Amino acid sequence: MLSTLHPPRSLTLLPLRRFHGPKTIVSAASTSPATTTFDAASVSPPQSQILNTRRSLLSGETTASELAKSHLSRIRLTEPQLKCFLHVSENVLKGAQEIDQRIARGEELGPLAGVLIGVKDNICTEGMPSTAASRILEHYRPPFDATAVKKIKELGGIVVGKTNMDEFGMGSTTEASAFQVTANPWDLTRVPGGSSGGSAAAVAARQCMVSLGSDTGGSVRQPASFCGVVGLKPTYGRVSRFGLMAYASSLDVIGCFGSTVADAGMLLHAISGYDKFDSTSSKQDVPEFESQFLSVDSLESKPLKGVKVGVIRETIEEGVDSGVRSATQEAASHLEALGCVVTEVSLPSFSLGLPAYYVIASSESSSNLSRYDGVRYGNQVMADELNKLYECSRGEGFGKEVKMRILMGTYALSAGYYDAYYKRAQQVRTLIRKDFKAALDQNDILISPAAPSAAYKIGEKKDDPLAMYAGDIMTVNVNLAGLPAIVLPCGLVEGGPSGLPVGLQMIGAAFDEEKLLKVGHIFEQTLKGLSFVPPLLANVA
Ligand SMILES: NC(=O)C[C@H](N)C(=O)O
Repeated sequence: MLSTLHPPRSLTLLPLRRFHGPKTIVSAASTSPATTTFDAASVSPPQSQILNTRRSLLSGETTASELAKSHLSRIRLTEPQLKCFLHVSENVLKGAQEIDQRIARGEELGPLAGVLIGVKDNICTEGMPSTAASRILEHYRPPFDATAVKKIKELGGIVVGKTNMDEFGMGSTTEASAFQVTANPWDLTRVPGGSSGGSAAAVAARQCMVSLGSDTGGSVRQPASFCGVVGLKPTYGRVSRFGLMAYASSLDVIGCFGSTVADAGMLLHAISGYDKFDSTSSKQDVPEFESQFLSVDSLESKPLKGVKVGVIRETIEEGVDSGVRSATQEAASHLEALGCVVTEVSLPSFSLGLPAYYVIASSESSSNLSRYDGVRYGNQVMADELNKLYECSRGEGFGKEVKMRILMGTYALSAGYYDAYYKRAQQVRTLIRKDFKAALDQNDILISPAAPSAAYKIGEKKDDPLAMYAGDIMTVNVNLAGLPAIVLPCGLVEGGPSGLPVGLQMIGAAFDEEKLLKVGHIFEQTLKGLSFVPPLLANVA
């Protein structure tokens, strides 16, 4: 019965790197996670799904309709366990048929023609539910597309559906969704990370080729790390926020997920650029990233010769799981083998970033979320008096975590406490910016783990918000400084049926995504012997 739903074997979406299971355990200390290595010969470098789609559509090897059908089949097969999507579009096949008709007529194709894209549910999609995983927006269907979505559609991309998330982006596990809990494709008992957990898990499970997420304090990078995919957070201002539901406007950015660096980079290229509807979007040129994604032959040619890499000392000290630390150190050695000059750098204000982030993000959210009052936006709960109407609409519409952040933010902004909390946090933000500037004046890129641990169990930190917030330590500073960063899988630690992925974070100077993509691509293509296809797919494909 199930076999009738299998995607046809000839299609390019089949996992390009098959999981062969651990071959040797390098260090199997009883309590700490062990780094797992694989037989280098058995795994070839990952291939870009966007480039493969383009190639196979143009050569006639497959059609957009076939690709769409096989992805929809995979969604049908894996969704009951994973729950990545809050809504799957009814128009996927129609969109694919239109691409096929264009091909038949010999028309030119956009660079994303036939590419199947998941969109986080806090990004507006015309006529399609866009709830930010909140009850208060349960019935909202925006009358417009976010600029990023509009651009994707103009270039031929097909929106597969809306992905699950922590309500309004507030959380690190996707458990704070008002509707469902998404599972990690590497181990169904674990969280996929958050807040863009649905977008990351959907790419990891190959339910879609690439996806959009949003990153306020790590919401693209940490789930990318937990799910073993690539997550790219652009420079603040690189991508228009028009149509992204605001959480903390000075930190929010739309980011990209892919199973390769090339896919994340090409999706970023598609959505970048100035937009008159977002006055904070930048007029900086968007370089042509695609030329960075050539095939890389060998380590011997030292393709990254002379690139200066700073390992952020504070991110590999105590408090970081030993398996994560050793994966990061091994990644640094790999960069060295590629020709990079690797040294340690210190960001003295690093540890102040986490409290500053939570003060600033909560403060901005308390203001941004005031629009959901049941009158201007959001489900209305009728009452005989206006204040009661606000109270009931917000009281019933928002979940616990959102209410907590609004309370914290309102408190930090209130007259008697503003100087002690909000102003202080902004001063810390300046220190963090200065630290990064000094470190990036000396280095081309900085590296750190993407998170202090691999994916943890569903429910493990749900009732301990401080423990959950602490997990954002590696990512929040980058948002406070507005810098670009990419996370890509660099190793596996023990856990789950076949190991759990660990992500490496690379941070660059403002608007220098190009360098991150170049280094990231070469790193990924030469990281021999590791497969980042989750075991779940072995039963599906
Ligand atoms: N939105 C984010 O980037 C996630 C972060 N953990 C937060 O809750 O704020």
